[in-house]
Amino acid sequence: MEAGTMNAFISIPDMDPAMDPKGGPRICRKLGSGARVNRAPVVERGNGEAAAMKILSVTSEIFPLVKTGGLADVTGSLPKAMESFGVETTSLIPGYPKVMDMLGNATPLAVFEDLLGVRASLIHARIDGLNLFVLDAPELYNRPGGPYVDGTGRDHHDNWRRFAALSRAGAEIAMGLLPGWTPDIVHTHDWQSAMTSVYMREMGCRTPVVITIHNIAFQGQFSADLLPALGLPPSLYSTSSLEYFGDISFLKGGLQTADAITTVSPTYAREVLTPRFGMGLDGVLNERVSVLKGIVNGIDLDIWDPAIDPHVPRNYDVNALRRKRENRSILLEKFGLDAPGRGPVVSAVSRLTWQKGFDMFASTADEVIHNDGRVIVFGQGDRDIEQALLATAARYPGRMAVHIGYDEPTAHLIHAGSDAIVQPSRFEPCGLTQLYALRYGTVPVVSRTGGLSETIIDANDAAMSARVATGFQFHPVTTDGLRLALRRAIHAFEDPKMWARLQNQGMKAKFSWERSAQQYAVVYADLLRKAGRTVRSTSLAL
Ligand SMILES: Nc1ncnc2c1ncn2[C@@H]1O[C@H](COP(=O)(O)OP(=O)(O)O[C@H]2O[C@H](CO)[C@@H](O)[C@H](O)[C@H]2O)[C@@H](O)[C@H]1O
Repeated sequence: MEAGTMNAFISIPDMDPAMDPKGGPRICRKLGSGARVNRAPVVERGNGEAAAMKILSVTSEIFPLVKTGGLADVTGSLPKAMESFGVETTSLIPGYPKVMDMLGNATPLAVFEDLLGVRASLIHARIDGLNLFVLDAPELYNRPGGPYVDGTGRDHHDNWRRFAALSRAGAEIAMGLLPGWTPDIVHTHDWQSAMTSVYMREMGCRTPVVITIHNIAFQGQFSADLLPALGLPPSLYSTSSLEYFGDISFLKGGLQTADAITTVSPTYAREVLTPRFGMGLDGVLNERVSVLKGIVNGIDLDIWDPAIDPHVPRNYDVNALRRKRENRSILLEKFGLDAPGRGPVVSAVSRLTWQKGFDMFASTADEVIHNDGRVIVFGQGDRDIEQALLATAARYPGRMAVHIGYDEPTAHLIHAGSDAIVQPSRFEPCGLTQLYALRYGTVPVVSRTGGLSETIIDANDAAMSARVATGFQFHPVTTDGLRLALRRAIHAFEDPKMWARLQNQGMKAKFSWERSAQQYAVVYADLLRKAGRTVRSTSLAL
């Protein structure tokens, strides 16, 4: 590292004893309703001592504390799912105002006098079952706006520093900043924490790192002039490191220095190897294809369950779909729409962006209206797409409502009260909305791309007669393709028996974390084995 760039920490009060599990196999508490009791995978340390596997997850969002999209859902639910495989995760997150408000007067574990030019401290907290290290750096995080943008929707001018500092703090923890708590594996997510492994390697830390690509469209591209301010040597401006079309890319740095790369579905793992989906990073990923793997996201069945969801006015399950219809009326009323007609209520809950394809829905929603259906769009995103959708809605008062906003309870109500959900993404690494829809008996109409293609089974004749269909897919991803898929869904809705079968099959589809969490556990264990650490387990087929 360059002289003067190491951070000095001035105090490390005693760690919370709960953070320092003593060695030996532990019995882990069961998760969810299944009666499973797993033994922890046990990592043999050099001195013959054994301890449960410890993961440091570094992330810019985590549900329920900070969420702008699916990343938070995954980083919030994966740690709980991993517990049932005996893997303990602690997540390092920025101390945004909302997070700091929940902490009260916690004593810092460590204080950085100069973390990329700012003073910061590290606080341990346990909130909503999540183990957290919170990076309290008021200069970086205590400001109005969201995690990435200011009140006017513009990127915070210093996002490079905000997320490099997060990554740098993660690297310090991996290096052994906190006596009594050193991770066996570091897990980073997207560009915001991708620099963790860059800093770790520069500091000589060989702890294995997994990086998960949730969305390769966001890459953390900044001027190469920032390298000194990032505390990194000029030599990292090279094609085999951070250099990216004349700039530097945080995500590229992470992809070059992590030991394993995962994406959130096997299809997307194949897609990112192509120029069309790789968005400039396909070359890097092709070079690293031997460590690339797709693991489909799971969903938190405790949070997304129409039978107990507090945001659903009439709770229901697969055996009481009649009650779902009551939610439909409540939903239409909330959005100021006329009572249901002959056609379906087709909704969208999404970022309204080119990725998500809602420009195409602006010109096809009339298909639903002309068949006496209702349309609800709830989300926010690109101004042009918002305007196009609002203009369409203005032509159909009482039939179509577009609300620009972001609100978790409303998202749940829409899933419960709609007949169908539309997700016409141009690319979709995994997609969670369609999974939530399935669980709520709401039939997804989706493009055939990425995770959408492997989580929804198109209602073609073969799939219907085999009783496995769960939704409607279209390809190629064009306005005509979407219109045709909407037409097919509207037609199916006219046959109540067929529709009920689709709902039934969707509600029974299995998208819990169990299988995917096991795949992550295998990735972790493989890395430890490659690093020469012995992993023993009775819960994993390792
Ligand atoms: N207006 C609104 N109000 C309330 N909630 C809203 C909302 N708009 C969207 N949401 C919520 O945000 C989440 C969106 O998650 P997705 O996975 O569908 O897409 P996203 O592009 O954010 O995630 C990226 O990361 C995830 C996680 O890996 C991948 O599944 C995905 O393909 C990738 O693009 C859902 O929980 C949805 O309910």
